[in-house]
Amino acid sequence: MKYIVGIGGVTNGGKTTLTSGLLRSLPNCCVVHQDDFFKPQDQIAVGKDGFKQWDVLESLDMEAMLSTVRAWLDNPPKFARAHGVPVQPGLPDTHILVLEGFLLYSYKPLLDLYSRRYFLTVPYEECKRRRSTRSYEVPDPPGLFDGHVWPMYLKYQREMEEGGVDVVYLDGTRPRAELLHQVLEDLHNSLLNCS
Ligand SMILES: Nc1ncnc2c1ncn2[C@@H]1O[C@H](COP(=O)(O)OP(=O)(O)O)[C@@H](O)[C@H]1O
Ligand SMILES: O=C(O)c1ccc[n+]([C@@H]2O[C@H](COP(=O)([O-])O)[C@@H](O)[C@H]2O)c1
Repeated sequence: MKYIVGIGGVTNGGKTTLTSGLLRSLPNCCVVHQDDFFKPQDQIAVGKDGFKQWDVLESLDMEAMLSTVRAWLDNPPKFARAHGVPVQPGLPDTHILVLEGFLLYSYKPLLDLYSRRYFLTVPYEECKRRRSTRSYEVPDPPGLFDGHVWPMYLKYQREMEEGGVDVVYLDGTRPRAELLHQVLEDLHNSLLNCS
């Protein structure tokens, strides 16, 4: 069986942290990070607000991300080996791909491929605090969080909800180990025991 699991949600919600735990815990588990598909800086539009528009779907090469997912779907063991993931002989028929990213559920061609979609949230103040300690390849200019990042997060989340996308919400302020336990338990109940 092949399962694609989405770890989506707000910037600094704990997606990467949770994904690392899942990779350590699940058999034959590969990952694709949406952040790896940002377009080059000179292709990022500048908005009327003066900010480079990083937090919109158009800033990501989603076709390339979809191709990567298709490569996994075509041959998960080959994909795993190519990415240094050992294929466990005891579980030859279970393969899991975790997609991790802040705009996972806004790209329609991927939407139906998920076996389970998780969505991490943290309140505005905590998100802003975490973001202020983070250094990205392109550093945030002053005012980006309030002027662009948070408004775009709210917009895409509203669209996701209005579109009826089925997600399991996770409280990103819970301790890391509890979140990992919650997701592993949910995956076992919803997918891994039911095949
Ligand atoms: N459950 C948690 N509780 C408190 N801090 C967390 C938690 N998960 C992650 N963090 C911290 O929040 C920041 C962002 O985490 P990260 O996993 O990189 O988020 P994302 O991938 O969603 O941007 C990091 O400093 C990380 O250590
Ligand atoms: O990774 C990069 O090259 C990069 C360049 C510019 C901006 N980002 C930020 O990366 C954020 C999404 O990643 P994350 O891990 O915080 O969910 C998003 O809010 C962007 O503003 C990321």
